[in-house]
Amino acid sequence: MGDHHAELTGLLTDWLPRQRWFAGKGRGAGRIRIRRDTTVFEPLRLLVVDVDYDHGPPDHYQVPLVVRADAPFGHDGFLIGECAGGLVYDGLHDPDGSAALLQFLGRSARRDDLVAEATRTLDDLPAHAVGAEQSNTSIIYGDAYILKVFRRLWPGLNPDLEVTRALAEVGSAHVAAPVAWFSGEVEGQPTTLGFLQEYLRSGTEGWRLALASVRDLYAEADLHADEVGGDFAAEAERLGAATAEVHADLARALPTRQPTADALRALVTYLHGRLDAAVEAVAELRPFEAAVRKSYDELTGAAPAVVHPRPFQRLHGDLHLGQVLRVDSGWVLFDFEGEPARPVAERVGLESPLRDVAGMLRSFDYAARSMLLERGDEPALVYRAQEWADRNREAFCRGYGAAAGRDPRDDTAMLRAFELDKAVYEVLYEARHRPGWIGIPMASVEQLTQTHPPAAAQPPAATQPPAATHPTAATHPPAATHPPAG
Ligand SMILES: Nc1ncnc2c1ncn2[C@@H]1O[C@H](COP(=O)(O)OP(=O)(O)O)[C@@H](O)[C@H]1O
Ligand SMILES: O=P(O)(O)O[C@H]1O[C@H](CO)[C@@H](O[C@H]2O[C@H](CO)[C@@H](O)[C@H](O)[C@H]2O)[C@H](O)[C@H]1O
Repeated sequence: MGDHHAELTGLLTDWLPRQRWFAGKGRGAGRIRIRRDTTVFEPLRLLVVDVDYDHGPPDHYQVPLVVRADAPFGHDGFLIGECAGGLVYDGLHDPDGSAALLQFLGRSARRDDLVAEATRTLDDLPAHAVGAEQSNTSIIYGDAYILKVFRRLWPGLNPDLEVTRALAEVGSAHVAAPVAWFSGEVEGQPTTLGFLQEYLRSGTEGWRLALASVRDLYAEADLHADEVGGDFAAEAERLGAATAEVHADLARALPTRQPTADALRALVTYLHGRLDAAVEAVAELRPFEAAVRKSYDELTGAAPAVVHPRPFQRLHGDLHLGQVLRVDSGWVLFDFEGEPARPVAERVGLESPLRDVAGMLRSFDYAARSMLLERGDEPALVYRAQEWADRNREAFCRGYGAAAGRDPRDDTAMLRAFELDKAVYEVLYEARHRPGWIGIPMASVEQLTQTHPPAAAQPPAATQPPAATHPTAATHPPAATHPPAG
């Protein structure tokens, strides 16, 4: 294997950093080491590759591959390179490789420390890849299953598998059924490598539906968000209710804890730490740094029962419109992995459910503003974007509040802090992955620090005040005071 691995290491040094799921952007050049190479099921080999950096711990990546003597027609897109043994392909996109993985799963097979577990018999079905590569690689078998193969590996049980299974066990209607999974040792710990779920063929991503709605509004220059055919508010409200139901089920299925003053102080320290890292990497954040920090510090001013009158619990962790599917029966949430860049030890901690709420509120803002990137930011369109975002943010909070018994907008200071934290995270994310989009979260950082100067936390409300008095979900004054230009 020595020469062969040396050659493969050379190929991967070039290929790995070009992958969408490579998380080392911003850490300087890494040195690649092949940690394991096991034939799972002929012809699929499963490699785990370490990337060492000058500073900090190494990252681990899963690289399934197939080496072929010849090149099947139309296969070039997934060629990693050529070595003495033959042509090296990304094994998840190789038809024989993906078929081998399904066989391994379906037989609940074992190969050394690699172990598969299936909850039912699996049909042999042809595979095709999900359109775009994201944080991981997903492949669809027939129209029946979707397999997510985790790329960056964190030792231990993956939170996506853990949380989805916990929700399915308590009968949640808002997750796709888990079907099979496989694991292997990384740093001496059994580590989730992949997760097969029921494929929801009738599902449409929330992000697509939201963009269609925004497009409708932009096309109708004379109408308001509540007057156009594609109004999304009823869906946003249902999505709010579904999110609250998922949180309630997670609180039943997994541990919860009432936040103490110490826990809130630790949270504030943590938020400041995330801001430190973002400000160091993205200079555009500096003018807003002091105002953001002031919002965070507000969280320690009052008793925990006032500033956060909900238990801390397990979460989705990276909730946005691209993580929800509208199926015939309602909304389904997926990808409970949390933010991919965050160490898994943090992602499995108990946190405020408002973190998820804030993620989705930010996403409404993203949907509206991303269309401005395409259409230009003339004032009338900017106004309409804001109107769309505000209307759907309000509706989401209303739906969440009705199902949870407490409206997120009643926890003003906490919600704003989490929105700021998410926007700061997004600035860093966009700087690394989509620099052309960085203006979207930057505009929100600016808005959240200007239009809402820090205010005293509100006491827990026994009854819900009417929507118009909720201060934080709309990012602008009500529509009636700003008629659209033109
Ligand atoms: N159960 C499912 N049924 C149908 N499509 C799904 C299902 N789960 C995920 N998807 C689709 O697969 C894509 C990738 O899934 P995701 O979990 O977000 O991967 P990643 O971790 O790479 O971001 C999503 O954009 C979604 O549209
Ligand atoms: O879906 P992932 O788990 O890979 O999440 C990461 O990528 C997301 C983008 O694909 C990113 O989400 C941001 O952009 C979305 C639109 O593309 C928007 O709906 C989200 O609100 C916004 O945060 C996510 O932050 C990142 O972790």
